[in-house]
Amino acid sequence: MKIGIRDLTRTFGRGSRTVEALGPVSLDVAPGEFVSIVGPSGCGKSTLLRAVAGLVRPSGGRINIRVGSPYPVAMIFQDYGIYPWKRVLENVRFGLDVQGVDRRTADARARYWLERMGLADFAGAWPDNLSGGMRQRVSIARAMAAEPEVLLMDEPFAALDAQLRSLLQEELLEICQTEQRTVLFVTHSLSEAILLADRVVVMSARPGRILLDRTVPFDRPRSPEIRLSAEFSALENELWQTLRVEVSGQLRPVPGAPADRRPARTGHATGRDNRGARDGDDN
Ligand SMILES: Nc1ncnc2c1ncn2[C@@H]1O[C@H](COP(=O)(O)OP(=O)(O)OP(=O)(O)O)[C@@H](O)[C@H]1O
Repeated sequence: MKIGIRDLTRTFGRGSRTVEALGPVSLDVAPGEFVSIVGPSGCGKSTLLRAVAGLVRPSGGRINIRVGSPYPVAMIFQDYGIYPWKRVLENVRFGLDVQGVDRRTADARARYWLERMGLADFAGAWPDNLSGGMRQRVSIARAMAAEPEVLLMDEPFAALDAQLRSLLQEELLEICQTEQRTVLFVTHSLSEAILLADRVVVMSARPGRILLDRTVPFDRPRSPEIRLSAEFSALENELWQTLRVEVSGQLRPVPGAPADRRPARTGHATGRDNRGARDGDDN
């Protein structure tokens, strides 16, 4: 196992302000495996990822990461996490500078990843002059340049429009199929989760626990076209049936509201229209 999580819990605050944010969660991730995590808002997905990154201390349980390098983990955030006061190349090189990689090697690796992300011409640009999609590609380049054993991605495409999001999903799919990193990927989009992952985990409402853990039945390398297959829709619907119960629980009916204006609890979840609606909610 690359990552072994056992009975992980995290509580924030004290006394009457205590928030049970997460768990108990147990999850094993094999070397090179890509696991997507979906769950309702506030169920503790970010807390789980941050605990694996060592940014949040668990209240209970254990996390074991089997690594062989001194800088094994990189994290990519929704808000890009790049430094506006550093040019693009310096941003991508940042992790390597921290690792003490010599300048020539660091430059070469950073330029390789900029090239790979289609940003070769922007090495000297300031982040403020880039679009959201380009900034997110800078943050992916920075994480990949550090050659982490474990890559943690927290809703990396949530701030992007639907078309750009699709393109970056496809780029990430290609990268992960050639680079074989162990990845934990948090998203609100079921189609994104399935497209990219070997397994999709569905979490309950807070405190988040694992309700469902499904293997994605598509061989690698896989193409984005799998999104159009019946098997893909079937898995997406299965995951949605579990997730919708958790999400519905967060919607409180407004007292006095006409019944026919309350959110529908049942529905026919078939085909692309449903998926479109759900993904639209994500953005
Ligand atoms: N530092 C903190 N202090 C207090 N409460 C926190 C802290 N971090 C997270 N929480 C609470 O823990 C719960 C889980 O938060 P978390 O951000 O992990 O959820 P999430 O599933 O990632 O949410 P979203 O999908 O909306 O991003 C939330 O109720 C949140 O308010």
